[in-house]
Amino acid sequence: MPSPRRTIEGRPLGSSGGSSVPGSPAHGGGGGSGGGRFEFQSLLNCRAGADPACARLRASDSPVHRRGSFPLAASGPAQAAPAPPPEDARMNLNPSFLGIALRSLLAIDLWLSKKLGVCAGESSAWGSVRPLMKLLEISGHGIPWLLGTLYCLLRSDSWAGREVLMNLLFALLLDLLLVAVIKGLVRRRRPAHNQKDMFFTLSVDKYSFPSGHATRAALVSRFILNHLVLAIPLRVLVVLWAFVLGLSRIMLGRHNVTDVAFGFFLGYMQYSIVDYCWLSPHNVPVLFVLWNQQ
Ligand SMILES: CC(C)=CCC/C(C)=C/CC/C(C)=C/COP(=O)(O)O
Repeated sequence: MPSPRRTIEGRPLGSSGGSSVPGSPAHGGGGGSGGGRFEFQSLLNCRAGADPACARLRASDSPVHRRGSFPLAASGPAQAAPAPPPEDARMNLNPSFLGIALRSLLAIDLWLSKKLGVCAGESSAWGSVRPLMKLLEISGHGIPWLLGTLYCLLRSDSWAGREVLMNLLFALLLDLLLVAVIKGLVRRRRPAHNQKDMFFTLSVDKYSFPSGHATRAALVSRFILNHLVLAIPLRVLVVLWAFVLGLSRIMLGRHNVTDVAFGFFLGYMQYSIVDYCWLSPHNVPVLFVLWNQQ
C-alpha cells in the first residue's frame, strides 16, 4: 500500500506509464494538452541513467530531484520496502507549491499556445492569413526599425528631432542586447509547430523567450506615444499594432504565450530605462558636439 506522500495525482511513484519524449511538454517542445500531467508522469518514470532526456528533466525541471535523491524511482518491485527516509528527505519528496504553480502555468502556456497557433503552417486552420501575419512580422523586425531610425537621424535637420531619434536608436540597440542576453540565458526552444522560415535572424533567435518582436512593439509604441504628438485615433492604432503584433507571434507558432507576455513587460520596462538615461546635449554633450562638427 503506497503511502499518500509518495503518490502524485493518485499514482504510486514506481508505477509504469507514458515515457518522456522529445517534443513533449516536459521538454518544452510545445506538446500541448495535458502537459502538467505528462510532466509529472515523465518525472515518475525516470530511472537513474536510463534515458538522457529523463536525466535532463531530473536535473533541470524537478524541484524534487534538484534538491536531493529520489529513492523510490530507483527501487525495483523485487526489492524489499525501503526504510522510511529521514525527516528532511521526506519533506523533499513533496513538490513545493511554487513548483506546482510554475508547472501548471507552463502546461497551460503550452496548451494555449498550441491552440492559438492557427497560422503555424499553410495547412493550419487559418493558414490563408499567414502572409498577413508575416507582413506584421516584418513591421516589428529589428532591421527595418534600425535602418529607418538611422536614415531619419541622418536626414533630420532639427536638434529636437535628432535628440529623439538618437534616443530611439539607443532604445533599439538596448532592446537587441537585452533580448539576446535573456534568450541566451534561458534557451527556451521555439514551439515544435513553428516553421523555421523567419527573415534574417541572429543566432540566439532560435530561442523563443522572450519575444523580440513583443519587446520592440511595447518599447517603440511607448516611445512613440511619449514623444510624438498624435491624434487619438493614431494613438489607438499604435497600441493596436503592438497588441496584434504580439498576438501574431503566437498565431504564427513562433512563440508561446508567456514569451510574448514577458516580452511586452520587458519592452515596457526598457522604455523606463531609456527615459531615465535620456541622452541629451546636457548629459552626453560629446555625442552632440561630434555631430555639430560634421
Ligand atoms: C545591428 C544588428 C546586430 C542588427 C540585427 C538586427 C536583427 C537581425 C534583429 C533580429 C530581429 C528578430 C528576428 C528577432 C526575433 O524576434 P522574435 O519575436 O522571434 O523573438
